[in-house]
Amino acid sequence: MSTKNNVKVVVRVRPKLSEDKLWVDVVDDTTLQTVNPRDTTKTDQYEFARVFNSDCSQVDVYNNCAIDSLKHLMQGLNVSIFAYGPTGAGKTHTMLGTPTAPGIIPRSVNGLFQLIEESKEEGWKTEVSYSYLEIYNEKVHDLLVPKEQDLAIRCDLRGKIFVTDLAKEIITNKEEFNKSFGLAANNRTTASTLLNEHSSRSHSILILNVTRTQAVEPFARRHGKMYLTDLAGSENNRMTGNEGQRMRESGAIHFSLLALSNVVEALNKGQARIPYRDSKLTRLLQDALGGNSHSCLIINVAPEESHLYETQQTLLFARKSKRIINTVQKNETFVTPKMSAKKRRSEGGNNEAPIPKMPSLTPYMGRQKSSGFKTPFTPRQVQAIKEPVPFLSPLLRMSNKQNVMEESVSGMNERLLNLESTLMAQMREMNETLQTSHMNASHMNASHMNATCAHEMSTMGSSVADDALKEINNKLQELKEQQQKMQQQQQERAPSKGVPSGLADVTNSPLFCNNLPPKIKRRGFKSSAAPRNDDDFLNTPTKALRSSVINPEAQKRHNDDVLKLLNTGSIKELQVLQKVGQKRAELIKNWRQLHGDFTKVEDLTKVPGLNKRYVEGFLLCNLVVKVT
Ligand SMILES: Nc1ncnc2c1ncn2[C@@H]1O[C@H](COP(=O)(O)OP(=O)(O)OP(=O)(O)O)[C@@H](O)[C@H]1O
Repeated sequence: MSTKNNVKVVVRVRPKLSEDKLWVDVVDDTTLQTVNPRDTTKTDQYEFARVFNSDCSQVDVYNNCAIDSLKHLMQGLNVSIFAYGPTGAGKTHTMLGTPTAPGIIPRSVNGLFQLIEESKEEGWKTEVSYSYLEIYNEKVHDLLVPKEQDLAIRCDLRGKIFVTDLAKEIITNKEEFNKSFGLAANNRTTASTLLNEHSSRSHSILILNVTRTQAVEPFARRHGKMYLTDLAGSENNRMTGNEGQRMRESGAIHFSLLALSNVVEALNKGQARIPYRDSKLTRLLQDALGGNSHSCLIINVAPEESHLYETQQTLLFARKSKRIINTVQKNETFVTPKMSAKKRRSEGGNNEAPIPKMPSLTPYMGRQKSSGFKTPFTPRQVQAIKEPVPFLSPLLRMSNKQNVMEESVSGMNERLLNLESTLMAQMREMNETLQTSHMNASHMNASHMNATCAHEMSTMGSSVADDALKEINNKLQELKEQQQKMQQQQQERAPSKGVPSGLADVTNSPLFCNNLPPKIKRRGFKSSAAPRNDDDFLNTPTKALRSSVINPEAQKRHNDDVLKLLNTGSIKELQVLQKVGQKRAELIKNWRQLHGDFTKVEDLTKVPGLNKRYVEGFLLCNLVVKVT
C-alpha cells in the first residue's frame, strides 16, 4: 500500500556573521519575511512547515526534521533529508555540525541505534550499514574507500537507483559509526572562498541502510533507506572571488543545482517527463523528489543584506518544492525461514506434501563458479554479457550490416564460380572419355549394340552438363539481381535512415564519408597518444590523410555544420557526432541552455565534464580541423 505526502520544507536562518544590516525576519514559527531585493520599500512573506530563527538549537532542528524520519526508516520506508541554500548559509552546520553541537547526521545515527535498542524485544533482527559519497565536478566519488574512479549510477530491474561499486560498511553502534565516518568526512572536497573558509565544493550524500528481519511469522523483511544530503551552495562568483579551479567547481555546482530546479519545476507543472537524468545529483535524488520517499528539505538562509538576492532565489525554490508530492511505499518482502534437513525429518516433513514455492521477488541470481558471487542479471542478460557486441557508432552500424550482407553475397559468388569450374572440368573429362569410347567403338566396328550404347552415353553426358550449366547460370543471374537490388536500397537509405532529419547535410558531408571506421580513429588516438596542442594536432598520423581527403571548402562547410549541430541539435541528434553519447549530449545541451550558442567547436572545453583532452579527441574523431 502506498501513501501520498508533500515534501516537507523548513527554513533555518543562520545567526548574523557580519556587521551588515539584517534583511530577513522570522515573523512566527511558520512565516518568514524578507525585504524585496528589487524594491527595498516592499517586503515578501513566505510560509513553510516550520521556520527556525537564528537562536534555534541543533536539537530543535533534529527533533523537527529527523525523528519522524527515523521511525519511517525503521518501518522499511525510504526517507530523505537534504540541506539546500546559498554558500555560507549553514548547510554543513545543520547536517554535520561540530563536536560540541552535532548536526542531523550524527544525531540521526545515534537516534537510530536508540530505536533499535528499544525495539529489540519485538522479535526483529536489525542490520545497519552505510555508504558515503560525493558528487564533485559531476563525478561520483566514494568517500568511504576513496579512489579516482567516477562511479556509475544505475537502475536495477525493479527501477531502484544505485551506485555501482560503492563501498558499504556495516555498523553495530554509534561509536563504530563515529570512528569510521570521522575519517570519511575528511575525504570530502572543501576549499576556502571569500564567503566561507570551509566551503563544500561538492554535494555529499550519506546513505543509511536499515534491514530488519522478523524472527517469527509472518517473517517480514523491511529495507529502509535514508539519504542525508549536504548540497554544495549556490554562489555568486563576484562575492566568492572564485577563479580557476574554484570557478570550474562553481560551474559544476550551478549546473547540478539548475538541474535540480528544473526537476522541481517539471514536477510542479505535472510534466510527463521529469529531467532526472540531466545531472548526477538529480538522478541520485530521484526518489526524494517526486518518488518513493518521505522527504524533508531544510532551506538554509543568511540574514545579511549582502546575501539578499541569493536568499530570495533560494526561498522561491523552496516555495516551489513544497508543492511536490511523493508516493511512499513500504519496502517489505516475506521470507520463508530455511529449515535444516535434520529438523525437517524430525518434524516428519518427509511424509508431508512439499510446500509450493512462492514466486521469487528477486531477479535471477546466476551463481558463478566457486566464489558464490551472485549476479543480478537475467539469463538473457548474462548471455548478452558473455557475447559482447562489438562497438560501432550508430552511423556505422547500418553500413556494417550492409558490408556483412555484401560479404556473404560475394562469398557465395566465389563458391559458385569454384563449383562451376569443377563441374566444367568434370564434364570435359567425361566428354573426352565418351569421345574416346565412341571412337574406339566405331574404329573397332563394334556391334550395333555397342554403338547404340556409346551414343546414348555421349548424349546423356552432354545433357547432364547442359543442365548443370543452365542451373549455374540461373543462380549467377539471381545473385546479380540480388546484389543490384541491395545496392539500390543502400543508395535510397543512405540520406535518411539512422540520421535525424535536417542532419543529412552533416552526415553526408565528404568528411563523414571517408573510409575510416570510428574504431580505427579511436584506436589511433588513445588518451595517452592524443595531441596536446595545435602543433601536435597537425602532426598527428591523420595529417596525411586529412590533407589528401579534405578539400578546404568542404572542410569549412563541414566545420560549420558540426557547429550548427552543436548549437541546435537535440540530445538524439547530438549523438550522431563521434564520442558523443547520451550523457555528453545532455552536458552540451545544458551548457547551451545556460550560456547560449557555442561560437566555435573548441568552446566545448567550457562545458563542465568535457576536458581539454576529450575535446581534442572529439575534434580528431569528427575530423574538424582549424581552417587557416
Ligand atoms: N546555526 C548556526 N549557528 C552557528 N554558526 C553557524 C550556524 N550556521 C552556520 N554557522 C557558521 O557559518 C559558517 C558557514 O556555515 P557552513 O559551512 O555550514 O555553510 P554552508 O552553507 O555549508 O556553506 P558552503 O555551501 O560554502 O559549504 C560556519 O562557520 C558555521 O559554523
